[in-house]
Amino acid sequence: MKIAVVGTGYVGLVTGTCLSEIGHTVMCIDIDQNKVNKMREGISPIYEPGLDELMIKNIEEKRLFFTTNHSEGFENVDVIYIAVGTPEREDGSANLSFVEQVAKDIASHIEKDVIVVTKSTVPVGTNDWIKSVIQNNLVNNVKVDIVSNPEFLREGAAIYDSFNGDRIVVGAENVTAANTIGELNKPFGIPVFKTDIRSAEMIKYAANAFLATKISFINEISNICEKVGANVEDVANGMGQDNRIGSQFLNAGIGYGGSCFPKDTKALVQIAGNVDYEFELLKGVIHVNQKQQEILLNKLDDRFDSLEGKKIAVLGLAFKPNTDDMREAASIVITKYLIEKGANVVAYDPVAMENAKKILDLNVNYASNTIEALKDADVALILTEWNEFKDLEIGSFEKNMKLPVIFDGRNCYDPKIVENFHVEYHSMGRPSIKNIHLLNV
Ligand SMILES: NC(=O)c1ccc[n+]([C@@H]2O[C@H](COP(=O)([O-])OP(=O)(O)OC[C@H]3O[C@@H](n4cnc5c(N)ncnc54)[C@H](O)[C@@H]3O)[C@@H](O)[C@H]2O)c1
Ligand SMILES: O=c1ccn([C@@H]2O[C@H](COP(=O)(O)OP(=O)(O)O[C@H]3O[C@H](CO)[C@@H](O)[C@H](O)[C@H]3O)[C@@H](O)[C@H]2O)c(=O)[nH]1
Repeated sequence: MKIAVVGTGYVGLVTGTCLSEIGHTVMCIDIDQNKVNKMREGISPIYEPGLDELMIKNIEEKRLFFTTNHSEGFENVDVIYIAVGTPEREDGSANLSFVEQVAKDIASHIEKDVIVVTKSTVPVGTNDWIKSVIQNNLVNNVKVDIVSNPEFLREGAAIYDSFNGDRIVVGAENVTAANTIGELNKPFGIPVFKTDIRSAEMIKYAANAFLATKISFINEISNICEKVGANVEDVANGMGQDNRIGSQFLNAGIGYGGSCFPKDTKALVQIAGNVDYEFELLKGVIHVNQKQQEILLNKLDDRFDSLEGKKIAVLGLAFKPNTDDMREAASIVITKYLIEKGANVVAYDPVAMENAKKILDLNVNYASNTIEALKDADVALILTEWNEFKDLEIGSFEKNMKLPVIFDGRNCYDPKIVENFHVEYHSMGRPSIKNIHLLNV
C-alpha cells in the first residue's frame, strides 16, 4: 500500500520506518527541512536503538522516502497517518493546532479517496472534528474515512514494541476502513482490537493513566516503606507475583517523566472536567508524581547543613534510559534546585547531554564520563538508571569521590552488595546504608 506519514517525531519516524519494513511504500512528511535532510541520509534525529539501521535498509530498498512537500507526499496515497505532536497547553489540555494544520493540508492536497489514520494522542471526539475540518476544506470531490489508531510504543524500546506490541487498537467509523487498516498491519503479527473511534481514543488515555497510577501507587508505598522499615523492592516483587497485579511498572523512584505520562494524565483530567466529571484519583496520581522529586531533595537537605559550594555529581539526565529525550525529565527540576542552592553541579548522561544543554540551567557543568563526574564530588545523585551506571563498581564511588554519599533515585544497586563498601547509600523505599563512619563525617 502507498502510505503518507505526517510528522516525523518519535511516533511518525518509527511508524513510517516500521510500515516500510513490512513492505509498504511510505512517504514521511515533516515541515522541518533540517530533519528531512538528515533522515534522507538515514540519520535519525532522535536516539532510538535500532532505528538508524532500519531506516537505512528501507531507504536503500526504496520503500522509505522523506519530504517537506505535502503535495508530493500525498500523491497517490491510499492511507495518511497523522503523527504530529499534541503538546500540553497551559491549562493541561491538549494543543490540537498541529493536528488542525495537517487536516487542512490533507484537505487541500488529496486527489483520491483516502483513509486518514490518527496516531497522535488526541482527546475523545477529536477524530470526528478532524473529519469535519477535512470535509469543510476539501478542494477535490473525494471520500475520506477516519480511523483512530493510538500508538503504544515506549521510547528506547520503540522498534521492539512496534513488532512485539500486545495489541493494535483500531477505532473506525465503518467496517471497511477498520478491515483495511487491520490488513495493512497484518504483517506485524500483532492482534488487532477493533472498536469505535471514541473508545479507541479513550483507550490510549486510560492506558497511560493506569500505568501512571501504578507508578504513583508504588511510589507512595515506597514512601511508607521508608518510614516503617520495609523494602519497597521486595514489596513490589511480592505484589507483582500476583498475576492480577502484574510485576511491571512497579519500580519506585523519582516519578514518571517523558513526553507522554505527564501530559496525557493532565489532558485526561481536562477531558473528564469538560463533561463535569472530577477525576479525583488521577489528580492524586499527578500530585504524588510531582512530590516524588521533592522527596529526594528533602533527603539531601536533611543530610547536609548546606549545599552551597558542594560538588554534586548528577548521573543521568534523560527521562529514562536508552533515549536522549529530555521532555519532563526529573533532572530538569532537580538540577534547577541544586543550582539555586549554590551547588556545583557536574552532570553526565551517555546520550542526552546535547539535548540537556538546550534545556538545563546554564550553570550546570558537564563531564565526559561517569568517573570524571564523580571525581572529588561530595554527593552523587542517580537520576536515570542507564546500564552504564547499574554496572558501575560501587568501589568507583569510594575511590573517586571526596565524600562517597550516594542518593540513588532509581534503585540501581543491591543494598546487600553496597553494604560491603565504605559508602553512604540512600535509595528510594529501602533502608539507607551508612558505611562511612570511619571517615568521621
Ligand atoms: N513520543 C512517544 O513516545 C509517543 C508514544 C505514543 C504516542 N505519542 C503521541 O504521538 C504524537 C507525536 O509525538 P512525538 O513525540 O512523536 O512528537 P514530536 O513533537 O516529537 O514530533 C512531531 C513532529 O511533527 C512535525 N510537524 C508539526 N506540524 C507538522 C505539519 N503540519 N506537517 C508535517 N509535520 C509537522 C514536527 O516538525 C515534528 O517533527 C503525540 O500526540 C504524542 O502524544 C508519542
Ligand atoms: O516502574 C516504572 C516504570 C516507569 N517509570 C517512569 O515512567 C516514565 C515513562 O516510562 P515508559 O513508560 O517506559 O516510557 P515512555 O516512552 O514514556 O512510554 C509511555 O508513554 C508512551 C506515550 O504515550 C506510551 O506509548 C507507552 O506505552 C508508555 O509506556 C519514565 O520516566 C520512567 O522512569 C517509573 O518510574 N517506574
